[in-house]
Amino acid sequence: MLKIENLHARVEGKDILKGLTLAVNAGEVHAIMGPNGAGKSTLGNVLAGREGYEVTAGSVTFDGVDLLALEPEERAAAGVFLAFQYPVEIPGVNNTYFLRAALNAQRKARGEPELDSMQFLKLVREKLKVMRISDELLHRAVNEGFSGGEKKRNEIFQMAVLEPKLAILDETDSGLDIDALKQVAEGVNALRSPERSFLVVTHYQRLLDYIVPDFVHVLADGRIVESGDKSLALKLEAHGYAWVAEHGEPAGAGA
Ligand SMILES: Nc1ncnc2c1ncn2[C@@H]1O[C@H](COP(=O)(O)OP(=O)(O)OP(=O)(O)O)[C@@H](O)[C@H]1O
Repeated sequence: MLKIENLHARVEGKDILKGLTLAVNAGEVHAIMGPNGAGKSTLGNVLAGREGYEVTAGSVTFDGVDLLALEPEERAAAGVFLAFQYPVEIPGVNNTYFLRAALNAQRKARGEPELDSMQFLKLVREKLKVMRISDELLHRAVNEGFSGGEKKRNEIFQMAVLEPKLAILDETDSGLDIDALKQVAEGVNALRSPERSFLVVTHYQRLLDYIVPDFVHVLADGRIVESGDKSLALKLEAHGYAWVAEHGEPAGAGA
């Protein structure tokens, strides 16, 4: 589904991704771990097409299409979703209105009929049950005044409504209390399917007890330097990233 080859990317004139190679098949969950500043968020931003990130070499194909040639909204319509590390507040824009506009823009781009208010409300009610999010949040402006945890849950709720093919979760677990972490993990697990893939960026092995990944990768200095199964996360927790440099196998490739 997603094939990243020798990706190099630069932000503000600084090389951040330096030859990243990773393959994600449909239905797989890949966890990305790694030291601060390694380029994990940059990878998510490059895949989503965020402004200011310049790809200087390499390729990314998504379902056989050159993802890097698409505009951000075309990537979203193709099924790429990025849950931000720091979700943005959009004052004055109602959360439900925003979500409906986003979903309908994507449906229109895919040639699917748009949902009217009743159809959308039905969908939202279904998703609210799965995600166990308070409907009070829906009536407020997007993320405005939301607590850190509420913002993260709202990101996952957006994902549930938009039903992407590839969901990139950038430290969605940070700032969540124990119960919210479990709820977010349950929400993600409810969305796992043979057609949907996840890239889960996290610093904490704990999250991976709940969202059990098929693969764990270590991203360091702009590349994947080690790949393994979920036991790799336990080794990292026990020994830290220095252990990878000393004992890890140079991986280069992903799955
Ligand atoms: N907009 C920007 N302007 C300047 N430098 C940037 C920008 N975005 C990212 N960087 C730099 O790129 C490097 C990689 O950042 P990135 O956020 O991708 O790391 P990360 O692996 O997600 O780190 P963390 O675990 O701390 O979230 C850092 O040195 C960061 O300062």
